[in-house]
Amino acid sequence: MAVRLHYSSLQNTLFSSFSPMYSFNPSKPFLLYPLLSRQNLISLSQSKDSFFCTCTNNTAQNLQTESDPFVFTTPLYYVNAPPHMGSAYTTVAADAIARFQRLLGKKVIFITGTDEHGEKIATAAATNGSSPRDHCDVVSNAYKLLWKDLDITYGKFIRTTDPKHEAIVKEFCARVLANGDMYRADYEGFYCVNCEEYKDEKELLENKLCPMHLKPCVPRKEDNYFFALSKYQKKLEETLTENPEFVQPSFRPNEVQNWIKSGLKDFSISRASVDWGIPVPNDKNQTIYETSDLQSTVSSGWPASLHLIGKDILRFHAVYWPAMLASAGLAIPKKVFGHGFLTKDGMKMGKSLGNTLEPNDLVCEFGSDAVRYFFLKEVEFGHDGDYSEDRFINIVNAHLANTIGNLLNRTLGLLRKNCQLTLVADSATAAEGNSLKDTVENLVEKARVHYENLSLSSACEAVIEIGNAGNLYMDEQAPWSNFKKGGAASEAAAKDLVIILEAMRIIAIALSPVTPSLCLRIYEQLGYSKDQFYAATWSETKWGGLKLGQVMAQPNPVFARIESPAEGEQAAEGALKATKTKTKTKNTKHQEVAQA
Ligand SMILES: Nc1ncnc2c1ncn2[C@@H]1O[C@H](COP(=O)(O)OP(=O)(O)OP(=O)(O)O)[C@@H](O)[C@H]1O
Repeated sequence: MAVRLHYSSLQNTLFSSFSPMYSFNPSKPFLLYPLLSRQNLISLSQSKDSFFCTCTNNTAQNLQTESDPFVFTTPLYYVNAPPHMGSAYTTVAADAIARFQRLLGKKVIFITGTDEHGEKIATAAATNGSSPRDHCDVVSNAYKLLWKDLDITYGKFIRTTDPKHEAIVKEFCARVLANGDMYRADYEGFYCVNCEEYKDEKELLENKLCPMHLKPCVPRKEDNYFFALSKYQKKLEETLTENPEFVQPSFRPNEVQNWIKSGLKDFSISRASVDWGIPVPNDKNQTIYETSDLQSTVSSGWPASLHLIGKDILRFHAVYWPAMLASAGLAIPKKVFGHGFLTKDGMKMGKSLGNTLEPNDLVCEFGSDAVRYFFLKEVEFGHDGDYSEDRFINIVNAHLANTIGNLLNRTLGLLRKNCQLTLVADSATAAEGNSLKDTVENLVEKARVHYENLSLSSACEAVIEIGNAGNLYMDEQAPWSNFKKGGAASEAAAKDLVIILEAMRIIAIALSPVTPSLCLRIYEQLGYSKDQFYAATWSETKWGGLKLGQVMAQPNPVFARIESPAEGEQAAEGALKATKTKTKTKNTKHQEVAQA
């Protein structure tokens, strides 16, 4: 007998655990709710510092310490449609965080992936005329390709159809079941296929529209499995009170407390009558067919340091998930950060609504650094943000092309002209008593604190301030004119170039979490190799890296200015005018010649 399972292998667990007690009708598939497939069960292990832990076999070596890896996850994105800029936004932010943690010398386990089961995915596959399996392969691959183009350095890419993932979910469920927190009952309510969720009628808009997707929710009655969330009401309240850092940014814990205080209801974790699922043979031996069980995945580290998600799934991650972890005897993650939405006309951009911004086009047109920088700098992390092409071009040109790229190019141009591209002093010596050094040191420390706090926009701002300070210094010192004076003035000018290039070196490390390719190019301009760039650590943002005699590369612009459509039109108009004028002149001359 094959039972169709839905959304990874929660179902697996239920089937193998429940089949002796319940008789399943294979013609009426019984599928589980996708909640767990949105998590990253791959990295679970037990930990003693759990608020909830009900296990008795925790050991001291399971305690997380500062030297533990930084384990963190993005959502597993639904493959109902290819990725859009919203999905890219979370992943780009996650990558910046991963890169920063690596700069600190941490081992990072960065987990992302795709959620491949569910009604909306089956429907999407049917609409495209593909089998669900083929559809999932194609869309999941589109995510991987986009992550490559966006310089995303994930460590694990989970597909919820992967048997390893299924095995872990299965074991997880067995624990929840053994703890008496799963039961079977009828459920009746309004269902949003796009959320894959039963909705509280109070949340719905007129005509029973889902407030997120603006699509009608349909009445459904099903025989489902439930998770006993209500049992965890008090513990969840306590956790949030005792652990104010758990939900972030700082204005979100209130939202979560309010959900909890309004009374937690048990929720259904299974679905009937969904065709796209995983067949599970009615064989208890299947429970041991994978080696990747919960205990053996300890090496990946648990609890996770961070779940980075959009605020749309905050309730799952900050309420449902911790309760289920508690039920399974596992520690809760250290932090859940629910960022805001990229919006279009005030509505969340989303696959279901179809109002998305195409990240592949943006990357093709402007490059990955520009895309990464704009969204991380311009959307304050945690808040919503709108996209406008004009703003995109203005910001990227002002910060990356002018403040950083132009300063580097001008400085290297002067160094080539006056010092054969060779540094005349150690940057530490050159900057003795110089206030720019103090400014840069203060700003880079600010950037570090902002990165630590996931204030990515402020981190970018602090680094750009270093560039602004460098530009100001260049303008005030005017080395081009001091070189002309010769003697001591010329020597001072040569030292000024060392000082500005040292500031550039620090920018190249400090902005590398956000714009890695650009920063590599800066590093190479400063005469370093690719390997040296990849080996750099945050400690090297300390002033004093550039040394006497170091030879810089031939100046080559590191970031090409983007021409705005308005500029393009103006330029085209200008060119047209010039042609007309020339033509006119020519014609006039012809006439003159003719008259002569
Ligand atoms: N507009 C958006 N702004 C920011 N993040 C987004 C946006 N849309 C999706 N995300 C990211 O993707 C996650 C949701 O993944 P999902 O696969 O459900 O994407 P979706 O486009 O919202 O799908 P759907 O429209 O079908 O609900 C969010 O939690 C968030 O991390």
